[in-house]
Amino acid sequence: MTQEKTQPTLIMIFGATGDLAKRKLFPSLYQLYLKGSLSTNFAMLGVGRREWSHDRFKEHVRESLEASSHSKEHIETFIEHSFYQSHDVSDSDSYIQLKTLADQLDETFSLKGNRIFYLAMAPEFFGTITDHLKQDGLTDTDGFCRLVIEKPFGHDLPSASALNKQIRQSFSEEQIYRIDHYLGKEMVQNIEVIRFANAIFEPLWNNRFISNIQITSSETLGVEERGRYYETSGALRDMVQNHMLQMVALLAMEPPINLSTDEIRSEKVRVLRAMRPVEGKEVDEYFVRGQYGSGKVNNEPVDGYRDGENVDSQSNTETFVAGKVLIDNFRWAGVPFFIRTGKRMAVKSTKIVVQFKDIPMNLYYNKEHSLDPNLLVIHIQPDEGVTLHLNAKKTSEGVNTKPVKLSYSASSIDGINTPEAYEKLLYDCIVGDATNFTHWDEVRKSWSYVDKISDHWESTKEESFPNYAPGSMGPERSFKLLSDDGFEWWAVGELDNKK
Ligand SMILES: NC(=O)C1=CN([C@@H]2O[C@H](COP(=O)(O)OP(=O)(O)OC[C@H]3O[C@@H](n4cnc5c(N)ncnc54)[C@H](OP(=O)(O)O)[C@@H]3O)[C@@H](O)[C@H]2O)C=CC1
Ligand SMILES: O=C1O[C@H](COP(=O)(O)O)[C@@H](O)[C@H](O)[C@H]1O
Repeated sequence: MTQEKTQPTLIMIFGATGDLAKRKLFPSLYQLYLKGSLSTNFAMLGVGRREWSHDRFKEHVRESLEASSHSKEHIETFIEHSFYQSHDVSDSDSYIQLKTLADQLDETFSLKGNRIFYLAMAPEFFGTITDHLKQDGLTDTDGFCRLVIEKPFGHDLPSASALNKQIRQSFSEEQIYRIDHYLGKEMVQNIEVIRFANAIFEPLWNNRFISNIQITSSETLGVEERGRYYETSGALRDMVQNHMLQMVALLAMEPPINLSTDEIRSEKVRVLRAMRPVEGKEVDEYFVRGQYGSGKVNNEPVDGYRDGENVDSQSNTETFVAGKVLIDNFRWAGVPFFIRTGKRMAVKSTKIVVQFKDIPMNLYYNKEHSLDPNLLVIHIQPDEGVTLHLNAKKTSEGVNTKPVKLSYSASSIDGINTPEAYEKLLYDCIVGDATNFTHWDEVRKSWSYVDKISDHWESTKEESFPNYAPGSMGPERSFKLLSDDGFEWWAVGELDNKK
């Protein structure tokens, strides 16, 4: 990442005693500090309900950094910039104290009134917090004020619209940074570069040469202790509405006229607008839902989703989604974008496979071997890189062909560990670059697409649940979704063939 020195900033984290702050936010800020990308004039002010002192909070940050960082040398100096306020966000009076502390830190560290408010809390608090930040004068400074909002941004279109309306009373759209951490991933950011910086791909990037595109984001873990949240969300809201559709938009958008935030966003919105809505009974044709049962993974017994804490024993919530997304525009008419995501699957992997159409006449065809299609695979995680699958002549065997792969692995070639998504996104927010955050128009369009699917699913109980085994690649029907169109899922990991 090209780092430039950032402006003095106060980073106020609501939910600073929570899991996200400890696992992602403190380590990311510390990395920025180590790289010199955080101005030495910075302060981090944590807010949580627990009645902790500054020292107790510093201890908490120390634990997080010691567990996550290789370089421990500068932890103590970083911690000197960390402070805490115990504060119930629904208690109006405590915002006055918060303002006093923020103003003091501003003066002590010469922060020039620049503030980032990071809401790492449950969404029901977002509106209350932003109302108070404005009403109680915390946003009334001479510097910039930015608001970072964690997912989920609403539960459906009406709730997201209401939330957006409330937040917009205190912050303008330009000040709002809605996090989608997939947009901070190195290889997701690379999609645009692969497409728009390579003469060999851009002319082929359309329905004349591409037969289908597959996006898989599979996880091996189950829902763990997040049952309460997940019961109201499911994989559709948790992964498809945001991460999966963002990847579709990046893959399908037209080349922007330049790389400015507004131009890129407007091209992404056009894709989301062009997605063919799927509703009512049609949903069963285009989308497949799954829920994992109990079973064995690596010979260890694992519980089914319905056995989890805070999960209804008859739950209708999906832990897996596969779908066929169609984009009705000139470039993509007729090309299915297949997406799938789920918990407790065979591998932890996020990959995009672009499958090119077969060549018009196969000179090398013989009855035993048909030619493999050309594939462009973008490896997003855990490995990061690109593989191009081609056909080449089999050495010393006349005209027989064999598949070959041209591979680029980001870590082995660039020789650096790519920064955590949160590190990149925090940096972008500090420098005021909102490109890799989602604009309200994108959120609105993706909810309106997803709501039609969830409406149908919520009105029809899926009698086959649980319908996939832990450690598999999802329910049988998700394979049929592709085979009905003459395609199949390409492997995303060694274990992918296991159904
Ligand atoms: N954890 C993760 O990996 C991810 C989380 N997110 C999102 O980030 C947000 C936070 O998640 P996570 O950290 O896991 O949640 P946690 O439950 O671990 O933490 C919640 C935080 O909110 C604070 N809090 C709760 N109620 C109040 C209140 N009334 N006043 C002040 N503080 C309060 C808690 O303080 P205290 O404990 O002191 O009461 C705690 O700091 C959620 O929106 C989640 O969806 C998104 C992606 C990944
Ligand atoms: O946003 C979320 O993402 C994670 C998966 O993120 P990844 O970076 O590990 O692929 C998912 O586990 C979680 O349920 C969801 O809320």
